[in-house]
Amino acid sequence: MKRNIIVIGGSGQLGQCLNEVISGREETFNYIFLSRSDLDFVNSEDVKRLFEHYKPLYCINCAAYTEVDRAEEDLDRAFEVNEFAVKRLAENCLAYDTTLLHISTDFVFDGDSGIPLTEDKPTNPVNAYGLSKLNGELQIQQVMEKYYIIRTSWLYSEKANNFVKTMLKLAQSRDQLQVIYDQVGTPTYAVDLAKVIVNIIKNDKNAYGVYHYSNEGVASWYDFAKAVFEFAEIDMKVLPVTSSVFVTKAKRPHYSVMDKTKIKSVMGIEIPYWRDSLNFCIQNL
Ligand SMILES: NC(=O)C1=CN([C@@H]2O[C@H](COP(=O)(O)OP(=O)(O)OC[C@H]3O[C@@H](n4cnc5c(N)ncnc54)[C@H](OP(=O)(O)O)[C@@H]3O)[C@@H](O)[C@H]2O)C=CC1
Ligand SMILES: Cc1cn([C@H]2C[C@H](O)[C@@H](COP(=O)(O)OP(=O)(O)O[C@H]3O[C@@H](C)C(=O)[C@@H](O)[C@H]3O)O2)c(=O)[nH]c1=O
Repeated sequence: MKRNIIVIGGSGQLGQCLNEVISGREETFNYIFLSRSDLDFVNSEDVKRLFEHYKPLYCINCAAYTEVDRAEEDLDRAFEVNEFAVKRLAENCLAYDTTLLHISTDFVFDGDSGIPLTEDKPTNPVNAYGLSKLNGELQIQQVMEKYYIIRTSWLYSEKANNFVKTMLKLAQSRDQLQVIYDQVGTPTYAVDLAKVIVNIIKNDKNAYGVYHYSNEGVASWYDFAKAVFEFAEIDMKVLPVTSSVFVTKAKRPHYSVMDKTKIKSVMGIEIPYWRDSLNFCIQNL
């Protein structure tokens, strides 16, 4: 009998991409995608029941509180979802001998480094979302050993809401946009990440721990926006501005480029260049 894999946050951006990547191609495992209406994973009794029912071999957690600015004022909810619900999820994983594959973020770093960040670099979040996600990581590490925590950055795809979709939407009503150029990182196509998740599970090497994954290369949000309009063939004036001009409620790291040497060597993967994946995504929209 096929063993179960439960995916929490199955109707979010990454959850939908994962669903598409495995759909019709998965022969080894029985994937169960759970949207928030199937499971509010803050509800500990429901989570317990779910584990008892499916006895999953893996739990992939794509659910999170991801509204970075709103989290600054909605602290209780952000920490409930990103820290405490994650702790209880880890406890259930431990109880059922389930491997947890959890997604975290480049926003656990403060952005003061100028060189790509390895997994062992000290964390120091500059906003509430980043702190809640870091606390989630720490809770997992305190509770269990069979976990993969994948930190990723600047996710976009054809699905749900993301920066690419925001830019294309704004282009319908504006003829110029201001976009920040003093925050540098790497855009990541959520479909590329979803493929890596499937790969890690399929070829599980029991090499548990924290991994960094983004697409290859480096960009500012300004570069990212320019590339969106280039590939979408939209004539848009994009003005480069600093974070002090385009002010947001939450502070964001200035530099969050991640070093992917570990995931490439341990998992034996090649990573697409961010512009190639972005072009593919935009032609696919
Ligand atoms: N988006 C990005 O740029 C980045 C994301 N990440 C991380 O990647 C992961 C996936 O992000 P992404 O798919 O983009 O995010 P989305 O916001 O698209 O998806 C998150 C999903 O979590 C669900 N969710 C929130 N709270 C609960 C809850 N209590 N119970 C059940 N489901 C819940 C949401 O449901 P609903 O839709 O109903 O709110 C949503 O479907 C997250 O861990 C995020 O922190 C890391 C780096 C960058
Ligand atoms: C809409 C807009 C945003 N920006 C800036 C604000 C911000 O610094 C940056 C990105 O804005 P967004 O709000 O779209 O993205 P943001 O929510 O900051 O994205 C982050 O989400 C969380 C979940 C993560 O984990 C991070 O890796 C990262 O992807 O672009 C502009 O400069 N001009 C604009 O017109």
